[in-house]
Amino acid sequence: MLLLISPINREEALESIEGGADIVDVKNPKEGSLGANFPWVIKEIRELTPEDKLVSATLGDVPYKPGTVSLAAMGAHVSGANYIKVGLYGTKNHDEAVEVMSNVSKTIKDISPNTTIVAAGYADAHRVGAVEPMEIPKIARDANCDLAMLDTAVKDGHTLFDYLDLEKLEEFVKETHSYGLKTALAGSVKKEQLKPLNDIGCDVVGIRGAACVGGDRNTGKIHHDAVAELKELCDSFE
Ligand SMILES: O=C[C@H](O)COP(=O)(O)O
Repeated sequence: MLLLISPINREEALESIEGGADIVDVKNPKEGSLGANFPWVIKEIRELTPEDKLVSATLGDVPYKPGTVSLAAMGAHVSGANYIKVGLYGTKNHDEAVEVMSNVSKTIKDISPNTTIVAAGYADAHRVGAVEPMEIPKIARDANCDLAMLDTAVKDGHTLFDYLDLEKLEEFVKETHSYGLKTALAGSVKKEQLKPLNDIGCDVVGIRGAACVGGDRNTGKIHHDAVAELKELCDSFE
């Protein structure tokens, strides 16, 4: 299982890399769970990250505006992102979400077929009126994405597991794999929760809070020791 760590700036990106993160996921928590950072921050982090490591960028908790989101995807691409995550926040159902994601895929795949496109839903979608989490695998398939992901929309201490039990998460992973796609799971995931996620076949685990000093994604800063501990755990399952 690969370890995706979400830094907000250059300093945290360096800590993530030193700790051994597999994917450096540029984010801006001030703008929400999957808040977008600025193009120059993504570019700077792409430039300081070793070439063989993927740099991801989140486009935000996006509205149901396929054109706006497609243009944001292009912004992430020209800034150097190899992995583009879209938080399906304003889309209320499968069809709206597919409309957004298929336009993002078309925008990027036409010019950069190897860029990874991630359809990200929310385990607590019911709290914000977003598309149901168990719809995400079909949305990813129908919109020509590479990964189906879940995170949490509201970062108030609840974790992914507060909304979906392991059985449901396994169903999510199996369905996604049956379409030939990969999965990423996140949502205030703690180190003790890595093994169960690995054991159900999750391909990528996304973490910010547990990689920060004090475990707080907003007030803490990513530290390489915390990242290294998470990375060591992920590697120990192989
Ligand atoms: O993409 C993953 C997120 O950054 C997860 O953040 P979190 O661990 O603070 O919920």
